Amino acid sequence: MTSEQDRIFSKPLAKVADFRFDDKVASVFPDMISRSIPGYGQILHTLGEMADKVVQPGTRVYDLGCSLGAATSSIRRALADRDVTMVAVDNSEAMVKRARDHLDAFVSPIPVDLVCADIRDIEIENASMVVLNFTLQFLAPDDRDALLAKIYQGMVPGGLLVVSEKLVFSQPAIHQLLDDLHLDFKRANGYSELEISQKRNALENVMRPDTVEQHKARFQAAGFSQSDLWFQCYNFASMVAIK
Ligand SMILES: C[S@@+](CC[C@H](N)C(=O)[O-])C[C@H]1O[C@@H](n2cnc3c(N)ncnc32)[C@H](O)[C@@H]1O
Ligand SMILES: O=C(O)C(=O)C[C@]1(C(=O)O)C=C[C@@H](O)C=C1
Repeated sequence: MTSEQDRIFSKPLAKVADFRFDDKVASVFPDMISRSIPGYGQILHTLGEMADKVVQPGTRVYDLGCSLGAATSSIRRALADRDVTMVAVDNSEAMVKRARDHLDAFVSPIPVDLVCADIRDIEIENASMVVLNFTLQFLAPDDRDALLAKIYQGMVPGGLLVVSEKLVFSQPAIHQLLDDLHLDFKRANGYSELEISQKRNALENVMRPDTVEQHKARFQAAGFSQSDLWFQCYNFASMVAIK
Protein backbone atom coordinates (compact mmCIF):
# COMPACT_ATOMS: atom_id res chain seq x y z
CA MET A 1 0.00 0.00 0.00
CA THR A 2 1.26 3.45 -0.82
CA SER A 3 1.24 6.18 1.80
CA GLU A 4 1.53 9.91 1.47
CA GLN A 5 4.25 11.79 3.29
CA ASP A 6 3.31 13.10 6.75
CA ARG A 7 3.28 16.94 6.55
CA ILE A 8 0.41 17.39 9.03
CA PHE A 9 2.28 19.70 11.42
CA SER A 10 4.55 21.38 8.83
CA LYS A 11 2.68 24.74 8.66
CA PRO A 12 2.34 27.06 11.68
CA LEU A 13 -1.04 26.43 13.34
CA ALA A 14 -2.87 29.26 15.15
CA LYS A 15 -4.02 26.72 17.73
CA VAL A 16 -2.75 23.16 17.98
CA ALA A 17 -5.73 20.83 18.52
CA ASP A 18 -5.48 17.55 20.40
CA PHE A 19 -4.06 14.73 18.26
CA ARG A 20 -6.72 12.45 16.73
CA PHE A 21 -6.49 9.34 14.58
CA ASP A 22 -8.69 10.95 11.94
CA ASP A 23 -8.74 10.71 8.15
CA LYS A 24 -5.77 13.05 7.74
CA VAL A 25 -3.61 10.98 10.07
CA ALA A 26 -4.82 7.65 8.65
CA SER A 27 -3.86 8.73 5.12
CA VAL A 28 -0.20 9.31 6.09
CA PHE A 29 0.05 6.82 8.95
CA PRO A 30 2.66 4.33 7.61
CA ASP A 31 5.02 7.25 6.87
CA MET A 32 4.26 8.98 10.21
CA ILE A 33 4.78 5.98 12.43
CA SER A 34 7.94 4.69 10.74
CA ARG A 35 9.55 8.17 10.93
CA SER A 36 8.45 8.66 14.56
CA ILE A 37 9.08 5.37 16.37
CA PRO A 38 12.63 3.99 16.41
CA GLY A 39 12.51 0.22 15.91
CA TYR A 40 8.93 0.13 14.60
CA GLY A 41 9.87 -2.12 11.65
CA GLN A 42 11.92 -4.42 13.88
CA ILE A 43 9.03 -4.71 16.33
CA LEU A 44 6.54 -5.58 13.58
CA HIS A 45 8.86 -8.24 12.20
CA THR A 46 9.45 -9.75 15.64
CA LEU A 47 5.69 -9.90 16.37
CA GLY A 48 5.50 -12.39 13.50
CA GLU A 49 8.40 -14.42 14.87
CA MET A 50 6.83 -14.46 18.33
CA ALA A 51 3.47 -15.54 16.92
CA ASP A 52 5.14 -18.47 15.18
CA LYS A 53 6.40 -19.65 18.59
CA VAL A 54 3.41 -19.04 20.88
CA VAL A 55 0.17 -19.15 18.91
CA GLN A 56 -1.76 -22.33 19.70
CA PRO A 57 -4.08 -24.16 17.24
CA GLY A 58 -7.77 -23.46 17.68
CA THR A 59 -7.17 -20.11 19.45
CA ARG A 60 -7.42 -16.43 18.57
CA VAL A 61 -4.89 -13.63 18.14
CA TYR A 62 -6.00 -10.09 19.04
CA ASP A 63 -4.45 -6.87 17.69
CA LEU A 64 -5.86 -4.06 19.87
CA GLY A 65 -5.55 -0.56 18.41
CA CYS A 66 -4.65 -2.09 15.05
CA SER A 67 -4.61 1.18 13.00
CA LEU A 68 -4.02 -0.01 9.41
CA GLY A 69 -3.37 -3.58 10.52
CA ALA A 70 0.43 -3.64 10.25
CA ALA A 71 0.88 -5.94 13.27
CA THR A 72 -2.02 -8.15 12.17
CA SER A 73 -0.44 -8.50 8.72
CA SER A 74 2.98 -9.38 10.08
CA ILE A 75 1.50 -12.06 12.37
CA ARG A 76 -0.85 -13.39 9.70
CA ARG A 77 2.04 -13.85 7.28
CA ALA A 78 4.11 -15.67 9.87
CA LEU A 79 1.26 -18.03 10.74
CA ALA A 80 0.74 -19.06 7.07
CA ASP A 81 -2.13 -21.57 7.18
CA ARG A 82 -2.33 -22.29 10.93
CA ASP A 83 -5.78 -23.04 12.42
CA VAL A 84 -6.27 -19.64 14.11
CA THR A 85 -8.58 -16.65 13.88
CA MET A 86 -7.43 -13.05 14.19
CA VAL A 87 -9.36 -10.16 15.68
CA ALA A 88 -8.17 -6.62 14.85
CA VAL A 89 -9.83 -3.74 16.70
CA ASP A 90 -9.62 0.03 16.41
CA ASN A 91 -12.09 2.78 17.34
CA SER A 92 -10.99 5.10 14.49
CA GLU A 93 -13.33 4.65 11.53
CA ALA A 94 -10.76 6.26 9.24
CA MET A 95 -8.18 3.61 10.23
CA VAL A 96 -10.55 0.63 10.03
CA LYS A 97 -11.80 1.67 6.59
CA ARG A 98 -8.25 1.66 5.24
CA ALA A 99 -7.17 -1.41 7.23
CA ARG A 100 -9.61 -3.55 5.22
CA ASP A 101 -7.78 -2.66 1.97
CA HIS A 102 -4.38 -3.29 3.54
CA LEU A 103 -5.49 -6.72 4.81
CA ASP A 104 -7.18 -7.69 1.55
CA ALA A 105 -3.95 -6.95 -0.35
CA PHE A 106 -2.44 -10.12 1.15
CA VAL A 107 -4.10 -13.43 0.37
CA SER A 108 -4.23 -15.70 3.42
CA PRO A 109 -6.49 -18.49 4.66
CA ILE A 110 -6.43 -16.96 8.17
CA PRO A 111 -9.65 -14.99 8.73
CA VAL A 112 -9.40 -11.52 10.27
CA ASP A 113 -12.40 -10.15 12.11
CA LEU A 114 -11.81 -6.39 11.71
CA VAL A 115 -13.89 -4.49 14.26
CA CYS A 116 -14.46 -0.76 14.72
CA ALA A 117 -14.91 -0.56 18.50
CA ASP A 118 -13.39 0.70 21.71
CA ILE A 119 -11.03 -1.95 23.09
CA ARG A 120 -12.57 -1.34 26.53
CA ASP A 121 -15.91 -2.66 25.25
CA ILE A 122 -14.94 -5.83 23.38
CA GLU A 123 -14.80 -9.38 24.74
CA ILE A 124 -11.52 -11.25 24.73
CA GLU A 125 -11.81 -15.03 24.55
CA ASN A 126 -9.54 -18.01 23.88
CA ALA A 127 -6.53 -15.80 23.07
CA SER A 128 -3.04 -17.27 22.78
CA MET A 129 -1.55 -13.90 21.69
CA VAL A 130 -2.69 -10.33 22.34
CA VAL A 131 -0.89 -7.29 20.91
CA LEU A 132 -1.09 -3.68 22.12
CA ASN A 133 1.39 -2.07 19.71
CA PHE A 134 1.61 1.59 20.84
CA THR A 135 -2.05 1.66 21.91
CA LEU A 136 -2.11 1.52 25.72
CA GLN A 137 -0.45 4.96 25.98
CA PHE A 138 -3.59 6.48 24.39
CA LEU A 139 -6.02 4.91 26.87
CA ALA A 140 -7.10 6.95 29.94
CA PRO A 141 -4.61 5.91 32.67
CA ASP A 142 -7.46 4.90 35.02
CA ASP A 143 -8.72 2.37 32.47
CA ARG A 144 -5.42 0.58 31.88
CA ASP A 145 -5.53 -1.86 34.83
CA ALA A 146 -9.03 -3.06 33.94
CA LEU A 147 -8.05 -3.60 30.30
CA LEU A 148 -5.04 -5.70 31.29
CA ALA A 149 -7.15 -7.73 33.73
CA LYS A 150 -9.72 -8.39 30.98
CA ILE A 151 -6.96 -9.46 28.58
CA TYR A 152 -5.49 -11.83 31.18
CA GLN A 153 -8.91 -13.39 31.84
CA GLY A 154 -9.43 -13.97 28.10
CA MET A 155 -6.08 -15.68 27.51
CA VAL A 156 -5.27 -19.39 27.50
CA PRO A 157 -2.44 -20.67 29.76
CA GLY A 158 0.94 -19.94 28.13
CA GLY A 159 -0.60 -17.08 26.13
CA LEU A 160 1.59 -14.07 25.24
CA LEU A 161 0.75 -10.40 25.64
CA VAL A 162 3.01 -7.93 23.78
CA VAL A 163 2.82 -4.27 24.84
CA SER A 164 4.87 -1.70 22.90
CA GLU A 165 4.96 1.84 24.27
CA LYS A 166 6.71 5.15 24.48
CA LEU A 167 8.29 5.37 27.96
CA VAL A 168 8.99 8.00 30.57
CA PHE A 169 11.78 7.63 33.14
CA SER A 170 11.72 8.56 36.82
CA GLN A 171 15.40 9.66 36.75
CA PRO A 172 15.37 13.13 35.12
CA ALA A 173 18.79 13.04 33.43
CA ILE A 174 18.05 9.65 31.89
CA HIS A 175 14.65 10.89 30.73
CA GLN A 176 16.22 13.99 29.13
CA LEU A 177 18.94 11.99 27.36
CA LEU A 178 16.59 9.39 25.85
CA ASP A 179 14.01 12.01 24.90
CA ASP A 180 16.74 14.09 23.17
CA LEU A 181 17.94 11.04 21.25
CA HIS A 182 14.36 10.44 20.07
CA LEU A 183 14.07 14.05 18.89
CA ASP A 184 17.33 13.62 16.95
CA PHE A 185 15.83 10.48 15.37
CA LYS A 186 12.84 12.56 14.20
CA ARG A 187 15.11 15.32 12.85
CA ALA A 188 17.20 12.72 11.00
CA ASN A 189 13.95 11.45 9.45
CA GLY A 190 13.20 14.90 8.03
CA TYR A 191 10.86 16.42 10.64
CA SER A 192 11.41 20.15 11.22
CA GLU A 193 11.55 21.83 14.66
CA LEU A 194 8.06 23.22 13.99
CA GLU A 195 6.63 19.80 13.12
CA ILE A 196 8.24 18.28 16.21
CA SER A 197 7.01 20.95 18.62
CA GLN A 198 3.48 21.22 17.21
CA LYS A 199 3.05 17.43 17.28
CA ARG A 200 4.38 17.33 20.83
CA ASN A 201 1.73 19.89 21.86
CA ALA A 202 -0.98 17.95 20.05
CA LEU A 203 -0.03 14.72 21.85
CA GLU A 204 0.33 16.28 25.30
CA ASN A 205 -3.22 15.62 26.57
CA VAL A 206 -3.78 12.50 24.53
CA MET A 207 -0.73 10.28 24.94
CA ARG A 208 0.33 9.60 28.53
CA PRO A 209 3.29 7.20 28.70
CA ASP A 210 4.18 5.18 31.82
CA THR A 211 7.52 4.07 33.24
CA VAL A 212 8.74 0.48 32.80
CA GLU A 213 8.13 0.01 36.52
CA GLN A 214 4.47 1.01 36.13
CA HIS A 215 4.08 -1.44 33.25
CA LYS A 216 5.66 -4.29 35.21
CA ALA A 217 3.49 -3.60 38.26
CA ARG A 218 0.41 -3.56 36.02
CA PHE A 219 1.29 -6.91 34.41
CA GLN A 220 1.73 -8.43 37.84
CA ALA A 221 -1.50 -6.96 39.22
CA ALA A 222 -3.40 -8.34 36.22
CA GLY A 223 -2.10 -11.84 37.06
CA PHE A 224 0.76 -12.34 34.58
CA SER A 225 3.37 -14.58 36.19
CA GLN A 226 6.30 -13.39 34.05
CA SER A 227 7.05 -10.20 32.16
CA ASP A 228 10.06 -8.33 30.78
CA LEU A 229 11.33 -5.91 28.15
CA TRP A 230 12.41 -7.60 24.93
CA PHE A 231 13.22 -4.41 22.95
CA GLN A 232 14.19 -0.84 23.73
CA CYS A 233 15.53 2.00 21.59
CA TYR A 234 15.76 5.36 23.38
CA ASN A 235 12.35 6.00 25.00
CA PHE A 236 10.45 3.40 23.00
CA ALA A 237 10.11 -0.17 24.16
CA SER A 238 8.26 -3.41 23.70
CA MET A 239 7.43 -5.75 26.57
CA VAL A 240 6.19 -9.32 26.84
CA ALA A 241 4.03 -10.88 29.56
CA ILE A 242 3.15 -14.56 29.76
CA LYS A 243 0.04 -16.09 31.38
C1 LIG B 1 -0.13 4.41 17.50
S1 LIG B 1 -1.53 3.73 16.86
C2 LIG B 1 -1.21 1.96 16.84
C3 LIG B 1 -0.31 1.47 15.77
C4 LIG B 1 -0.58 0.05 15.30
N1 LIG B 1 -0.84 -0.84 16.40
C5 LIG B 1 0.57 -0.44 14.47
O1 LIG B 1 1.27 -1.36 14.92
O2 LIG B 1 0.77 0.07 13.35
C6 LIG B 1 -2.76 3.75 18.12
C7 LIG B 1 -4.12 3.25 17.63
O3 LIG B 1 -4.92 2.95 18.77
C8 LIG B 1 -6.24 3.33 18.47
N2 LIG B 1 -6.94 3.52 19.76
C9 LIG B 1 -6.66 4.40 20.75
N3 LIG B 1 -7.51 4.25 21.78
C10 LIG B 1 -8.35 3.22 21.43
C11 LIG B 1 -9.45 2.61 22.07
N4 LIG B 1 -9.85 2.99 23.30
N5 LIG B 1 -10.10 1.61 21.43
C12 LIG B 1 -9.70 1.21 20.19
N6 LIG B 1 -8.65 1.75 19.54
C13 LIG B 1 -7.99 2.75 20.14
C14 LIG B 1 -6.11 4.60 17.65
O4 LIG B 1 -7.28 4.86 16.88
C15 LIG B 1 -4.89 4.27 16.80
O5 LIG B 1 -5.24 3.73 15.55
O1 LIG C 1 6.30 10.64 20.55
C1 LIG C 1 6.19 11.04 19.40
O2 LIG C 1 6.77 12.04 18.97
C2 LIG C 1 5.37 10.27 18.48
O3 LIG C 1 5.16 10.68 17.38
C3 LIG C 1 4.85 8.99 18.98
C4 LIG C 1 3.68 8.36 18.28
C5 LIG C 1 3.31 7.05 19.05
O4 LIG C 1 4.06 6.61 19.90
O5 LIG C 1 2.25 6.49 18.74
C6 LIG C 1 2.52 9.22 18.29
C7 LIG C 1 1.59 9.25 17.29
C8 LIG C 1 1.74 8.48 16.06
O6 LIG C 1 0.87 7.39 16.14
C9 LIG C 1 3.11 7.95 15.89
C10 LIG C 1 4.02 7.95 16.90
